[in-house]
Amino acid sequence: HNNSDGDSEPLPKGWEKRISRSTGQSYYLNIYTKESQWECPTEEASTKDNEKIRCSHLLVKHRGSRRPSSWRESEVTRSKDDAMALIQDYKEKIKTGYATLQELAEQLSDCSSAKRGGDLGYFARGAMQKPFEEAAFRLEINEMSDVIDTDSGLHLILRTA
Ligand SMILES: O=C(N[C@H](Cc1nc2ccccc2[nH]1)C(=O)O)c1cc2ccccc2s1
Repeated sequence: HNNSDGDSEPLPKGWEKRISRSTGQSYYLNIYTKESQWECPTEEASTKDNEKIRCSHLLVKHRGSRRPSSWRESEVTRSKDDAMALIQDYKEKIKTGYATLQELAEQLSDCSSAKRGGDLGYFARGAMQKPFEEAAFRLEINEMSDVIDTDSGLHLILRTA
C-alpha cells in the first residue's frame, strides 16, 4: 500500500526506508535478507535467506581461469591484465549505451550462458562463487556491478530481477 504521504504509518517489522543513490526515489530494505524493493511493504520482512534474484553477466576468462576454455575458444591464453582491459572496454560500451550487456554477452562472454544473453536465471545465496554472489545480492534491479573477479575470470553482472 503506498499511502499518500508515505510516512504516516510505521513500516512493518524488519523494513527500513532508504533513498536510491541513482534515482533519488525512496525504496525499502529488508534488514534481514538485505533485499530491496520499490513498493512500500505491507507484511513483516521475511527472514528466509533463500531469497532469489536473477542476473545476466558477461565473463572474460584468462589463462589463470579455473576452466580456461569456452564456446568461443578451446584454449583461453590471454593474460589477466588483457582480460581486464577488455572487460573495462565492454563496461564503457554498456555505460555509454553503445551496447547492452546482453548484446555483448551473446557475442563475447566466455560463459555458456552467452547463448541466453548472459542470463543465469534465478538463484539464491549459495549457488554461485562467493565474490559473484556478494556483488550480485548487493545490486538493485537493473543495476550493473563493477568488474568482479572470480576463479572463473572477470565478470560484469546486471541484476534483472
Ligand atoms: O558456471 C557456468 N559457466 C562457467 C563460467 C562461469 N563461472 C561463473 C561464476 C559465477 C557466475 C557465473 C559463472 N559462469 C563456464 O562456462 O565455464 C554457468 C553457466 C550457466 C548457464 C546458464 C545458467 C547458469 C549457469 S552457471
